[in-house]
Amino acid sequence: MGSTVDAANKGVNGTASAKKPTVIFVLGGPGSGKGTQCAYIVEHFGYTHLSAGDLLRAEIKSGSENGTMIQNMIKEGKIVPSEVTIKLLQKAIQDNGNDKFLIDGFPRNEENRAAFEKVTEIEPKFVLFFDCPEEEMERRLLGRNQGREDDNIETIRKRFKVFLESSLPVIQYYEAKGKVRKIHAAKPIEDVFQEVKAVFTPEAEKVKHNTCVIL
Ligand SMILES: Nc1ncnc2c1ncn2[C@@H]1O[C@H](COP(=O)(O)OP(=O)(O)O)[C@@H](O)[C@H]1O
Ligand SMILES: Nc1ccn([C@@H]2O[C@H](COP(=O)(O)OP(=O)(O)O)[C@@H](O)[C@H]2O)c(=O)n1
Ligand SMILES: [Mg+2]
Repeated sequence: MGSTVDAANKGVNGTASAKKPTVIFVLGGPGSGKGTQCAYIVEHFGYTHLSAGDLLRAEIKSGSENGTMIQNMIKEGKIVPSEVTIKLLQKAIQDNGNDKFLIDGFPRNEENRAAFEKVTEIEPKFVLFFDCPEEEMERRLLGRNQGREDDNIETIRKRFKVFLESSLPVIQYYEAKGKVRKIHAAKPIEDVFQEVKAVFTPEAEKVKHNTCVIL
């Protein structure tokens, strides 16, 4: 008989014996640079990037029965029920051969967080939090130019409110567990990545590198 853990592993990985994947949650306000930095992390550290927002937008495009509901929620800056988002994340993890994932833009509220933990029994290794002032995030979103229906000032304001009211408490939850790695995100892309790189580089590597420089 399979244990709950086996069942959870089966749910995520497709086989009962497979090991749980390593997961890093990438959080921060809209426009804080999550997607941009994830692309660099993928290149340097071999993670697979899963953006919850991208998966939801792909679901709309695919003509799924949930498409209209998701589209309306995104336009209003609201958070889609976790049942929908977690299914998409689980499928993306299952379909991928990698064993380490950046989950970007999830969990965005307490419901997302608790449901993911319950369904997958996966605890994130740590939470990367991009801390950025609202004025800077607003400027970036208005200049993003990706044709997104939610990058207009009216929806942006709603998204900021949802971030403060629903997403920040999730970050505080992980902060209390000592899992948050805070990044100062209001700097040029390359400077932000320097800070990110330090989080991903093991201490031993840093020492080795410093030693080489001194020699
Ligand atoms: N450090 C930065 N400085 C200036 N612009 C940035 C920076 N990081 C990202 N951007 C730009 O800001 C916009 C939002 O970035 P993105 O990575 O999509 O953020 P998020 O996924 O957090 O919403 C994009 O147009 C991106 O090119
Ligand atoms: N966990 C999530 C992530 C995104 N979303 C929806 O998708 C929208 C866009 O998310 P995103 O992560 O692509 O946005 P950015 O923070 O990257 O600008 C959010 O405003 C929500 O409406 C969601 O409902 N649940
Ligand atoms: Mg994004």
